Amino acid sequence: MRTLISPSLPPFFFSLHLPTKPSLFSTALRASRYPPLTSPAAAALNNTNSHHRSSVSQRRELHTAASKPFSAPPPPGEIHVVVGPMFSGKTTTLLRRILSERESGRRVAVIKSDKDDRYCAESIVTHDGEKFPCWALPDLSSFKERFGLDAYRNRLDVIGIDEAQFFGDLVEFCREAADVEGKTVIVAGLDGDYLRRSFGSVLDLVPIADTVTKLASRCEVCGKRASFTLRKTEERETELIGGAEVYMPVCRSHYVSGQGVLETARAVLDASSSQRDATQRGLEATSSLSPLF
Ligand SMILES: Nc1ncnc2c1ncn2[C@@H]1O[C@H](COP(=O)(O)OP(=O)(O)O)[C@@H](O)[C@H]1O
Ligand SMILES: Cc1cn([C@H]2C[C@H](O)[C@@H](COP(=O)(O)O)O2)c(=O)[nH]c1=O
Ligand SMILES: [Zn+2]
Repeated sequence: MRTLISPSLPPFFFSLHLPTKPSLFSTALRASRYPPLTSPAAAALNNTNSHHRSSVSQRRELHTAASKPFSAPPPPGEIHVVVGPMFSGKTTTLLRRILSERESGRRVAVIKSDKDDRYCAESIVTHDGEKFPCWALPDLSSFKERFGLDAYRNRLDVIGIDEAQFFGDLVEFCREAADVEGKTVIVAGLDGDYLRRSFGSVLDLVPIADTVTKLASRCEVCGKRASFTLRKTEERETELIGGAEVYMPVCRSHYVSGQGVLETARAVLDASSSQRDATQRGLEATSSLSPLF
């Protein structure tokens, strides 16, 4: 097996041990070590020999292309993702990490979705009642402007995002904040909905995240580790704001048995409501016909 990375070089300047054909990346890297060929001597060289001319201009292009990513590296941002079922401590974990960042002197801001109006519009609130002031927004793209572009660029180090499953522009915002703007982003959200389907774009963050933590709660039925959220009511829409009156954390076996019972109950309710609707339609039709009899 061929080793592709030489351990003696610093991590960013690994050399590729090329088989026969150099890759564009390695050629670009080597070319980037040449000085830019803008001197009169270089121009003269360009005019004298067509072979040189093509390799020189090629080298210049590669120099430009290769030097860009290395000459001004972006400031080091980070993305940390915290997922788990409801009541697993996601907001508590986000709050702890934000407070610890603030204690170490970093400037922080927290955003939550304005869809979640359960407790208080201006704070994130844990199920145990702990609070922290936040921006309640419909989307993440509006944050920079609301916060102030200058303040965002120069006076903000860490961004916390709660209820991340409700933000459609989550991935785009986090990628830019960490890759380009050097922010540390701490994201808390549900990985799965009540049917254990991927929720929003939280899981799309995994490939661009530095760390991913999946928390667990306690099963409300048996007390074992709970990794899933069961919806106790008849509603079927994916997004349904609520707390312990609508949802409960459950272990795998109580998810499977509970979900089976709930689906049957939902189907019975659907059938009886369509029966009710049919009866109602029948009654309406009869009453509209009654003047004829
Ligand atoms: N079934 C439950 N109903 C209400 N509160 C619960 C329940 N299970 C756990 N909790 C509490 O919720 C806390 C976690 O709250 P929070 O951090 O807001 O969770 P998450 O953001 O994951 O929903 C736990 O420490 C626990 O005290
Ligand atoms: C499972 C599930 C949850 N929701 C909603 C319910 C709550 O308003 C939030 C989750 O809050 P938490 O901080 O994780 O306790 O999401 C939903 O809309 N759809 C679902 O399937
Ligand atoms: Zn259980």
